[in-house]
Amino acid sequence: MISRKLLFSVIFTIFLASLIRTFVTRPVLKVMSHPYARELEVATLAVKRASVLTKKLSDSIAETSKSGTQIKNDKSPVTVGDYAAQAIINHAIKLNFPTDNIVGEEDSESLKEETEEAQQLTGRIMQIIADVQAQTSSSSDVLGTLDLVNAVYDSIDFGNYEGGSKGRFWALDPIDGTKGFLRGDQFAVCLALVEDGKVVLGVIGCPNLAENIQSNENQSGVVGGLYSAIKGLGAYYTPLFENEEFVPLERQEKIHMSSTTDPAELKVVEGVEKGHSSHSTQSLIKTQLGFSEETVAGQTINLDSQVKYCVLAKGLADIYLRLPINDKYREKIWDHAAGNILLYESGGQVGDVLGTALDFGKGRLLDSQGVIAANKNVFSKVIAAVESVLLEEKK
Ligand SMILES: Nc1ncnc2c1ncn2[C@@H]1O[C@H](COP(=O)(O)OS(=O)(=O)O)[C@@H](OP(=O)(O)O)[C@H]1O
Ligand SMILES: [Mg+2]
Ligand SMILES: [Mg+2]
Ligand SMILES: [Mg+2]
Repeated sequence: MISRKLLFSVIFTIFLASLIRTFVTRPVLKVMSHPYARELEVATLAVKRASVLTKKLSDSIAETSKSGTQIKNDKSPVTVGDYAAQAIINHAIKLNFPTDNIVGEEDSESLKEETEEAQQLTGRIMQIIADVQAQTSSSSDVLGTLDLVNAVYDSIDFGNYEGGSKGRFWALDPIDGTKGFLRGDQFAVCLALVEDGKVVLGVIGCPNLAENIQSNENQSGVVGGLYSAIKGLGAYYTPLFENEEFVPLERQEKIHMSSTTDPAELKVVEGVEKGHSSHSTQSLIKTQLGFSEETVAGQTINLDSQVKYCVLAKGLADIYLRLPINDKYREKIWDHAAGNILLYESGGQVGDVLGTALDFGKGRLLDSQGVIAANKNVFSKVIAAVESVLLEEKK
């Protein structure tokens, strides 16, 4: 028979082990009751920390563009902000969900080169990470901290997952709209969780986005918005910089897409960069939808990055047009994953130029062309207009 003393020591050891597991190896989080509650809290705090970091760089953008920017092989820009934000967010994901994979936009290869430029950029990245960690120290229990150069490189490179249709992974765009960021305009920190090819959670930090947007000229209210969505639970907005803490969904504003169908009332969001979408095709589609020549400019809002999805989800515009400029380009999943769930959960619909839902389980790229999003009442009308304009253009 087992002695009482032995039984007691076994029970005590199990109790002690579970205490250590709860409070030492895992970051401390509040217990919440909805699906993906823990993922939402980690993702939100990580996006907030990255937003504080990128906002600071954006507020002194002349300096960031001069000394903190590289041009990648595909000729697109990447800044110290993109690298630092990816390092911070990936680190938080790996700390809290060690077996999860990440599809992230950036990698550390060019930072590791033995050039003076690479060393200078790495030095700046370490400095801005240290600064933001000090500035948002109350989140460090959950997000951890990064202090060593190699740990930063490794963390950036956790984003090298190839994606796919099985299992769960995160899709991260540390700065979406880097060109907008470098102009001092709109950009977004975008993080999504994908399960078996479907987005189940999205968090978007919009450091420069005003609360109310009527047109390109008329934008007002609190600057800095945090937009979140969880499958089946809806889409939410809360100010991004009001406090450092995580605000539970029940204390955030539930947001909804519009239901407008009248062409005189409809508003379209589209990009700024002429190299990212075909503004001329978009213009023909607006005419096809019944927009008048006199009012079309006032009904079009040009915004960089996934803030476009946020503006739609909040009901401030009705249609997002992103028509491809050539047949070859394939959109990256991190450019649309978080925005996609935000749109569906606010009551909208998203598809490619054919109206087919986007498939996030095909790898790092979408296997489709263009993106069209709209409120459910006009979506099929918009797709019909796209089809007829593209058919006409091919003639
Ligand atoms: N040719 C082409 N077609 C479509 N998209 C492209 C193209 N080239 C680049 N990119 C991606 O565009 C991302 C930024 O999108 P935006 O919505 O900000 O562009 S826009 O200026 O508002 O039109 C941008 O994301 P970031 O690199 O994160 O800024 C790119 O991934
Ligand atoms: Mg992007
Ligand atoms: Mg990016
Ligand atoms: Mg980029």
